[in-house]
Amino acid sequence: MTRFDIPSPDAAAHAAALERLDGLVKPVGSLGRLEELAAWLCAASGQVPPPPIARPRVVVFAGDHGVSRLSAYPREITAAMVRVFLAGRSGVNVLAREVGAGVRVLDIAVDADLSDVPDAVRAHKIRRGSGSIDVEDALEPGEARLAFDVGRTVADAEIAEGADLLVPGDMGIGNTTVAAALVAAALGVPAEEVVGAGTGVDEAGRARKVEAVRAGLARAGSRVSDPFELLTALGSACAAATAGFLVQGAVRGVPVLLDGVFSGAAALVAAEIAPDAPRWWLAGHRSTEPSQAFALKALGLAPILDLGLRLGEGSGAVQAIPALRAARAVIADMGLLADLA
Ligand SMILES: O=C(O)c1ccc[n+]([C@@H]2O[C@H](COP(=O)([O-])O)[C@@H](O)[C@H]2O)c1
Ligand SMILES: Cc1cc2nc[nH]c2cc1C
Repeated sequence: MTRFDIPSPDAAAHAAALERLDGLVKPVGSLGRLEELAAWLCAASGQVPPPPIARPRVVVFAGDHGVSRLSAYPREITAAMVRVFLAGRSGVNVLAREVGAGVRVLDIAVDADLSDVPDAVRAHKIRRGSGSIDVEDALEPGEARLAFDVGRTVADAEIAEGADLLVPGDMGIGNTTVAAALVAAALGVPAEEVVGAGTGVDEAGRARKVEAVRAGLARAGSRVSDPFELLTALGSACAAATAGFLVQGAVRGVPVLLDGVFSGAAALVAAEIAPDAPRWWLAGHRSTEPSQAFALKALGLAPILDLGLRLGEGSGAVQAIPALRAARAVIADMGLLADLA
């Protein structure tokens, strides 16, 4: 398997940041998590203070999932939402505008031809939909790698255009079942513990999702120990593309702010592909989906916000951007105890 060369964040900048934070006009440690984030940003940028976050970018990976019948909503919503993203009217569009983040949507595997949308949106399409993971592989051989490389290419393109913070977004009816399956497989956690209500199924609906995840795990067997086989058997084109996006952010030393359950699951698989990549990732928010909590714990990431969100799209992560900016402002602009009269 390809080895990815992931840079180390700057340990000296991190140490200098901690020293500076302790010298600011406040009791030591009193700005809590903001101090940790400030030091993290210093380490990532190699500068104390770190530069402002000037061009955060959300990329929404849109695609259908074979298990969409287990959702509270019909799969046609995925294609319809692509048009909403393009019209700037989705939840993440609105929330991203509030923080000055740009949003790009890509049709990775939407089960519709979308010939009316701009070519650039469809330029990276892998396939229409994915297999229903309880009874068949999500992807054909080779597609997981292809989609992973698409995610890497997209991250590179965003960075070339000046992105200094990458946010993975997801749009795909049924994708919480896939996320749960990936997390269950990667961590060996029982399906019952990772499956949540997704877009809002009742307990009987959740039980059907648990059954689908169990069936998928049984079908995939030992293949799940290889991350690309895992993506092929139990993932989706969007999961693979998201994983590639996350890994390439790390390769390029550009911070990535994870969103909800789908990017959490993709991150878990991405960390198997590139074990040092999580150094460049932060968790934007805590989703209500249980599998995200398992994924973040395994990655050693603590969510910045906990607002009870379960929308996806990158909508939670973008709301953590002001907290990152606050962290930078603190270390950049607060006075020093040493200067007290
Ligand atoms: O990220 C989350 O926390 C989250 C939780 C529940 C649902 N979603 C979104 O809802 C869709 C998947 O939910 P479902 O019920 O269709 O599996 C998909 O488009 C996700 O972006 C997202
Ligand atoms: C309307 C709608 C918008 C979404 N955005 C992300 N997942 C979604 C699911 C639905 C149903």
